[in-house]
Amino acid sequence: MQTALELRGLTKRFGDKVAVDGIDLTVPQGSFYGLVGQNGAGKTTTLSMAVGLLRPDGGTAQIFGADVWTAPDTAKAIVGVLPDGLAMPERLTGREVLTYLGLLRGMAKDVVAQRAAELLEVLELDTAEKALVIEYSTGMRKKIGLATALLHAPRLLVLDEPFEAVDPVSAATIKTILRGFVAGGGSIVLSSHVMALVEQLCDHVAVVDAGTVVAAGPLDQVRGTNTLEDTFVGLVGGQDKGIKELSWLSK
Ligand SMILES: Nc1ncnc2c1ncn2[C@@H]1O[C@H](COP(=O)(O)OP(=O)(O)OP(=O)(O)O)[C@@H](O)[C@H]1O
Repeated sequence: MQTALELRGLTKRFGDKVAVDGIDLTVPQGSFYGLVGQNGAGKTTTLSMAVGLLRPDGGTAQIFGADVWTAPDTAKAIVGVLPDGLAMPERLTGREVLTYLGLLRGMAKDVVAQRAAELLEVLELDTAEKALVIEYSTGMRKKIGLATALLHAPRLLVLDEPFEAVDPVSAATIKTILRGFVAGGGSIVLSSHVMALVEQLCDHVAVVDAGTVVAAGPLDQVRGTNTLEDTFVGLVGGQDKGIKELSWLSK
């Protein structure tokens, strides 16, 4: 069994702030891996370094054995990425974005056209055919971002909060697509704050706290007999803070 994604000692500082503090993570091929953590825990920074969007201060990231910094062409050809706050060509329609990015990746024109049509239909973006990306809602932007990540049929998908702002019907569609991708041999790493979603979809989970991995492995092993939410709160703490600090709100 190959390793889809291997992070070793990944570190990132922003000024005095250590955002990611030597993260190690092994994502086995064929796994559906959830990355959970509080706001500011370091998930986005980790995933950005994992796919070559942000240069680490230390450590390595390998996708199927290809280092994202020393062999970027090999690594990036086999990964599909939905980054946080995706920057898109705003003045293109969804179909034009997919065509543009597909051709940039060196895909054949007819293959791009066929896959773009299918993705737009499945993700219910075909009705917005004439709309420019700048006119898209947040959820629609997430969906077109996901379509760009899937277009070249990658072996690994790295998705930062793929369900954020997505309506339940579209979420169900996306879940089906992602499950099908894993069933077909693909591997996925996604970040989420929604524990129920991670429990529903993922077979592996890593809990990130203050830039380090505090628990990782098969889902059942990490949560034991508890729910993932209880396990998570137990690991990262801070249960009653909000209630205590805002006591003036209650009558
Ligand atoms: N460009 C930046 N400049 C300065 N600090 C940053 C930058 N990007 C992230 N940070 C800091 O690094 C830490 C980790 O941020 P990151 O976005 O990785 O967390 P996250 O786990 O993805 O959070 P969230 O769940 O809120 O998206 C935070 O303290 C954040 O303020």
